[in-house]
Amino acid sequence: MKFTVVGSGAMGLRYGVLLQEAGNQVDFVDTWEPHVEKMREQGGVYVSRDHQDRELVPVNVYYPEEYKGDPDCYIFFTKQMQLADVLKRCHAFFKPTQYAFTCMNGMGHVEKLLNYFAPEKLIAGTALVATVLNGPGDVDFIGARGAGTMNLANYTEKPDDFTHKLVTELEKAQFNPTLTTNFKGTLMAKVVFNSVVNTLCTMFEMTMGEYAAYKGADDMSRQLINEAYDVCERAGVKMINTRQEELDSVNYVSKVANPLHYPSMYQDMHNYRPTEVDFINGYLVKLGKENDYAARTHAFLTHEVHLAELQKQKELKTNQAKQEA
Ligand SMILES: NC(=O)C1=CN([C@@H]2O[C@H](COP(=O)(O)OP(=O)(O)OC[C@H]3O[C@@H](n4cnc5c(N)ncnc54)[C@H](OP(=O)(O)O)[C@@H]3O)[C@@H](O)[C@H]2O)C=CC1
Ligand SMILES: CC(C)(CO)C(=O)C(=O)O
Repeated sequence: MKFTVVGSGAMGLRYGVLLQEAGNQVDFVDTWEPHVEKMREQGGVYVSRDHQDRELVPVNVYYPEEYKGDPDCYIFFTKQMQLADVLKRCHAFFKPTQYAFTCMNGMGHVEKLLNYFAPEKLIAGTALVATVLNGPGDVDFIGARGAGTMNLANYTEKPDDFTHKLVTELEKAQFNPTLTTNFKGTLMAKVVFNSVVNTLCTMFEMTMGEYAAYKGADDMSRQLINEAYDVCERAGVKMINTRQEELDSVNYVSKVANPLHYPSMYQDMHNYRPTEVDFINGYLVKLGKENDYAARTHAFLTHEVHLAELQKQKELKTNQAKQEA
């Protein structure tokens, strides 16, 4: 199969490199210049697994404006707030026959992708897979090969032949995919997961394992999960997990699968970048408002993360001033 990864950061590289190793033809498109230039200069991307066995993997990488490929399927892995601009820069090479697949966190991407792809060409999912971009051209796949899991669903909720072929390729690449026929319920399960783990680990600068080991963690997780599920129920979303299963998933992924991982929101905060909180906790707040429900804890956390972002900007300016002095 031919894939083109659009947004070739941490997760884009993980999906692209593993699909390439499983025998697919994969191209990479990215807009972050230092990253693209570094990969070109070194002849590929350095890939480590759990900080070890660093090796150079050759990749074909392009800026949107120079890309001429004709893949069967695009894999979108930008941050939520980057997607609209990236789509604008890429749309000249999209064709009506091509599929769009994504496992981005949060909600907001679906509507944007539907501006460029027909509903029957859109497949979205979630990835319980942790990855870190150490810097330009250098990525770290966290967790043993084949340890993560993922879910995916067609926007139409009607899997076609292409969807089954995609699932086969994801299986070969050891992503452990589960195909569902519940689009919103599948995506919202990960929004709920991230609204607990990403947000709290970011606020308290801790790994997932440190959070889950706290004796009050289950109470905190339950409060956020209950509020999120109340929102989803009012919005008519049929969740794929029960509340208890969602809590079990938070604990399993945090305690067993990725205890040493700082979630991607932490990585953004730590590197002075804006976070995806508006598309995670903030999305739950918005969905609640649309359905006459005040998701107060998620609203409070969204504000807290924005306050922390402001503080980080202040810290960045102070550091820059010190360096210049
Ligand atoms: N990482 C993970 O473990 C997981 C992430 N996801 C989701 O996947 C999607 C893509 O995220 P992810 O792959 O993590 O994104 P990345 O961390 O790879 O970041 C994407 C963008 O952030 C900027 N950036 C990244 N690293 C640096 C750096 N070291 N210095 C400066 N700028 C940097 C660049 O954009 P710019 O120059 O414009 O700032 C880059 O294009 C998101 O929706 C995320 O939530 C889902 C599951 C797991
Ligand atoms: C926590 C994790 C890795 C999911 O497993 C994730 O979604 C993230 O880091 O953003």
